[in-house]
Amino acid sequence: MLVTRGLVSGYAGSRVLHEVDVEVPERGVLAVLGRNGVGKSTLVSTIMGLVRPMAGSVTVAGHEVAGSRPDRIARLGVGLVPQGRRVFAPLSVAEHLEIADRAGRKGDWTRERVVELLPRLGERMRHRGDQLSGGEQQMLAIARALLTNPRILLLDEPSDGLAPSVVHQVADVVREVCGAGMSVLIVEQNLRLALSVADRVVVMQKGSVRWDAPGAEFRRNRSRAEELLGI
Ligand SMILES: Nc1ncnc2c1ncn2[C@@H]1O[C@H](COP(=O)(O)OP(=O)(O)OP(=O)(O)O)[C@@H](O)[C@H]1O
Repeated sequence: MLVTRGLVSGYAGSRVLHEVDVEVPERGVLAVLGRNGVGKSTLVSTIMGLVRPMAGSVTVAGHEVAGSRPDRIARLGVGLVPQGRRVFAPLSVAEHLEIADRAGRKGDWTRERVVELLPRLGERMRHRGDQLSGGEQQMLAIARALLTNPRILLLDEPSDGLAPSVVHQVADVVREVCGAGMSVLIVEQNLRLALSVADRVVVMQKGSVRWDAPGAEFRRNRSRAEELLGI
């Protein structure tokens, strides 16, 4: 569904990703793990077209998108839940959803369906972004991405700063959207969340893939996982 091959990327003068190969399974979850600064967010930003790759390929459902603009990549069905949520403080939940609904691809994910999946948002419709808890902001960021009707959802550290009960809800949402036919790439520091949802796991170190394994193999080799992640 989403494949990178030999992806090299970074910022003016510095290479961060070194020939990264990852594959998001169709209707499945790829978890990308790694310590701070290994290049996980750079991978997500490069896939989304926010950072221009220096070499290599990114294909979405067979279309080459490396070097394309983010709007083309979004139109092909890639949705992003960015690190830090990027909720707008003065806008209400309803306004966030309306804007995403107007801008995105049309499809099965309507405002009604999104609120059914994330009922807390229904109770908070008139609240402003800065009146929401971290968990509510995360749900709003997910809702906004779902309203663009992606085939592939990129989630960049969705559990960051959230209470364990909310992390649980994030895992439930990931499972539900996969069950509804979406493919998911999730970047995580939270090993438990990643392991609870992943069909496949990639561990990165210093901008390279150090281990790429099915979720079950990763779960069996917990000590290797912890060693690579420095836990
Ligand atoms: N906009 C930028 N300009 C220049 N360098 C950057 C930029 N964003 C990230 N970097 C650098 O790229 C490297 C990888 O950062 P990245 O954010 O991709 O890592 P990460 O694995 O997502 O880490 P974290 O878990 O802290 O978000 C780091 O050395 C970082 O300082």
